[in-house]
Amino acid sequence: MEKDDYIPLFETQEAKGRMAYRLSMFLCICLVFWYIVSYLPGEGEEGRWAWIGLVGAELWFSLYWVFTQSVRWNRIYQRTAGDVDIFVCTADPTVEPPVMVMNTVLSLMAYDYPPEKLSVYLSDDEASHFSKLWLPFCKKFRVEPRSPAAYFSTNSEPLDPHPIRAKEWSSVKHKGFPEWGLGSNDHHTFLQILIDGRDSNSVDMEGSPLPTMVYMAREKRPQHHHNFKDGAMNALLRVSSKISEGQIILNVDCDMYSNDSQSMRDALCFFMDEKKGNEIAYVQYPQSFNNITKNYIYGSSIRQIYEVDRIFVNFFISWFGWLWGPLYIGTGCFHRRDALCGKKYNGNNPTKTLMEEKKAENDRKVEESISELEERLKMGLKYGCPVEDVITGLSIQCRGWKSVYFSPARKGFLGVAPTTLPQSLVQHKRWSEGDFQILLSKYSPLLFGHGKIKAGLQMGYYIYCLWAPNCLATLYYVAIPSLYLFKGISLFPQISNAWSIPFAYLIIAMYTYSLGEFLCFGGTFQGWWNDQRMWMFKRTISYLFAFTDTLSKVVGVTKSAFVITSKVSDQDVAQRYEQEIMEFGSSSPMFSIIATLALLNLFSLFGGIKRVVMQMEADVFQQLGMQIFLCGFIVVINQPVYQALFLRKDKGGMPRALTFISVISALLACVISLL
Ligand SMILES: O=c1ccn([C@@H]2O[C@H](COP(=O)(O)OP(=O)(O)O[C@H]3O[C@H](CO)[C@@H](O)[C@H](O)[C@H]3O)[C@@H](O)[C@H]2O)c(=O)[nH]1
Ligand SMILES: [Mn+2]
Repeated sequence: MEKDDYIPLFETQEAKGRMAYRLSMFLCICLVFWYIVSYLPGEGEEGRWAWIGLVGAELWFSLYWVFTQSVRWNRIYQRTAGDVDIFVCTADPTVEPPVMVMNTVLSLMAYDYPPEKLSVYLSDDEASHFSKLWLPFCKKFRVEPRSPAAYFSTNSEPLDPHPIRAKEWSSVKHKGFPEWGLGSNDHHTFLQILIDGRDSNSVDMEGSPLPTMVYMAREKRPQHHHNFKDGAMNALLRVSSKISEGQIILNVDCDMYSNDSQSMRDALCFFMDEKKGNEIAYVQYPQSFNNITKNYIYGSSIRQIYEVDRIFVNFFISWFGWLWGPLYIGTGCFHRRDALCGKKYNGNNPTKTLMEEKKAENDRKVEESISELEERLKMGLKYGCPVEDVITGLSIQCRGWKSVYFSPARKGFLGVAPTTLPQSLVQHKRWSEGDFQILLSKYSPLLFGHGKIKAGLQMGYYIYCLWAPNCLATLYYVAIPSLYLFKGISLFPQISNAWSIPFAYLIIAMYTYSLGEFLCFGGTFQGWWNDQRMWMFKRTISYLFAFTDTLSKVVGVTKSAFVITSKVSDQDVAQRYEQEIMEFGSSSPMFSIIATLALLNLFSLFGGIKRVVMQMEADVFQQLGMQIFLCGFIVVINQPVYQALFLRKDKGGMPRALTFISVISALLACVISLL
């Protein structure tokens, strides 16, 4: 299109004040020449040849100086000129405490990036007030990490006993964190520019400009579906397009504070790369957390490569990097606005292809129906899927864009990982449910992605899309061989039979490999073991709930919801989390299934061992040996469940009613299996 549509991502600025210097230099060179030529000793005079040599040298230097000026003549400073919009979504002030949101916002406002080019969009206010204190503080003392809570928790004392610093430190520590106002669920759009970066009065205590900061609460009506985070993001896209229209958008969850003030510049390098930059739609940072214990009990924590809880996502997106196609995982992601808003990748010749695109669009307009048009114009994030991030990333990739996974040594963002078992299971339920919905929708990677993305990438998406259906096979393996053990019927080869070798090999090799990998990346044995337990819980509980909920949604019984992960916990719950003791202290239907499965295996193991001991036939162990091992493994891994059921006295133990129900159900299952 026309030149006016071109918005540069970097700007070129000429260095000023060099002309006078050049002129004076030039003048002096001329004078020197004038002198040496006019005073050149005459024929026969002493030093004539030396003088001539001098002229030669001068000539050379002058020439050389001119050469040096060829590169210096047009000396420019190039610096990033891309306006960047930052979107922070917060939804629930009880599980997402305002002070945490404020932390996140302030850490983002303090990016080492021209403040006039930075706009932060958020859904709650008051933070701007505190920022007037916090920002100059950060800049003055180069505080890292630039989030007040993280800073004050890691630095109980100022780093050096500088008197001014110490004074400001305590002043900021005690003045901050004002109270926060709460909203209702039935209101008009509320939009306020808290800090207008274009206004010359928007400066901090020291007169440095502040980034623009916009607060938005989109319109909400009880009778209208507000589409969760996707709805909020799309509202922010629309609002920001009228205010700052940054060509790059950084999206973070409200708990994901910036841990590195340089991330902005790092990320922009990818978009600005001369050869590859054009085709990159987003740069995804790994999801990292600041509250991980040594042997994190609710997922895994292999530092560097794996990231807690989203172990699979992060591990695989780093591999997806090979395919230029890491997934968008909702937070810590820098987007190209165009790509996020539904634009197709046009190849490396934007002008020409844009014309073609325009023509194609005109043709299309003639053909397509109103509903098709509406569908196409529904830009931004995809609605109606609990993993709006993954489906949006997929559709961006299917429009021809590439993406980058960037995991620098210093973590770019740190957030809050779930600190209780139900939280973790519910989060995984949401993810596996969303991914399964993608599989059943028209965005199914195989069909939708056909011919648009690489086969490897399509397959990669299936890793997540098939999480939910995974529950069936897992449940089968956790329950059936054990019940048959109870019954005394063999399902696997005899121990001495050669056929048992491949079974044994698969299991031993798989676990050895995964343990080796875990330890190599700095994990602990206990951490790995906890991770195995969580995989079993997720596969049998989260995926099961996701699977059944998705199917009931397909037949129209339920609607999927977005259950927000809590970022706070009671003091004693938090303490148990620190001590790595699993939390079962609420009556969740999830727990009754966990407990029933654990007890069922316990009873089966007793039953099996009894058979071996009582019947005294060597044959029984031969027959049932593998089932005994499998059942024994399940029992050992469920050890915290038995403790919670029968031994624990603290509030994190299993509620009595749940214990009762689970014992009855497990006994029933065993009895029924005998029939
Ligand atoms: O109606 C809603 C619900 C959630 N959120 C925000 O969405 C973010 C993510 O919610 P959280 O409960 O923390 O979910 P997680 O499971 O931790 O989030 C991961 O998974 C989500 C998809 O399931 C992605 O949206 C997230 O970006 C990704 O970090 C938070 O900032 C929420 O405030 C909203 O703005 N509106
Ligand atoms: Mn979260």
